[in-house]
Amino acid sequence: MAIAETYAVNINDIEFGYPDNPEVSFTQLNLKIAKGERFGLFGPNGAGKTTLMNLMTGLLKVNKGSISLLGHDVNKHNNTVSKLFGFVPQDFSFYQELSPVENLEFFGAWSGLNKQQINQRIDELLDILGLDDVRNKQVQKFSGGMKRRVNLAIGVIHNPPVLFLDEPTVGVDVQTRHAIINYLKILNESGTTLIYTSHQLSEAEGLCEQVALLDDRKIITQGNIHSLLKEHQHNTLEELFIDLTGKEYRD
Ligand SMILES: Nc1ncnc2c1ncn2[C@@H]1O[C@H](COP(=O)(O)OP(=O)(O)OP(=O)(O)O)[C@@H](O)[C@H]1O
Repeated sequence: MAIAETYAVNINDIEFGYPDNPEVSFTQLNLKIAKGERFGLFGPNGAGKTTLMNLMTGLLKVNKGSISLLGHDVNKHNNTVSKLFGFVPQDFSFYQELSPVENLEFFGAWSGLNKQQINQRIDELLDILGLDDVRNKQVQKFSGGMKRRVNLAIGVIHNPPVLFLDEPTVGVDVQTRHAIINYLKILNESGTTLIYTSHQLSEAEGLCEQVALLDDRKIITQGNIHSLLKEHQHNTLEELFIDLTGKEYRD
């Protein structure tokens, strides 16, 4: 009998360096993220959060070691793996000249959904994310908050079991922040594993159960957020972050 995979992500002893920037490298990095978790990856600018996320989704390839997503090696099973995750990147990943509907039709088809599934998901997502009234308007005319919501809708169009989010609320107002975080919690309650980075540590405290702090391409601590705060005798994630990463600029 097959054993059900426990980990959404399992990073084993990886090494990675950008060919044109060899002093920036990951060595012997290990990390396990259990299925169903709300996981936050935090660290100063340049710590390596985006790089690690790009490695976890197979956009970048490790030099040594392995990364598996729900038991599948991200560098070996691309077709299977691409259906297992959604990615909401820091930069907007849609066509500005198209409407939300046209963007979602394009990305829905790209993820292998049929026309009926796409139409159903478009109606659901535009309603949940408050974009129904502007469904046929060009995205380039949208506010920053509306564009962030379109970016999120694209990342979840195919109902992925694992969702990566790289600073999904950067530059948005309080209303959009609440809408996005609440939607992420609903997704998680229905079983989606969330893997999220942000510099908004108070927002992160309300969302994440498990966290890892990254500094200088190394994981300096990881665990349950409440246990870490207790262990280090801090009240907030920001206090813990400053305590463990210091106050000096990194860039
Ligand atoms: N394509 C690239 N080529 C070479 N070096 C890169 C590349 N992308 C990032 N780096 C370097 O890798 C390091 C980690 O960058 P990364 O963007 O992963 O950090 P981050 O923790 O996400 O930072 P931020 O919080 O500013 O988004 C930085 O020193 C950066 O300059």
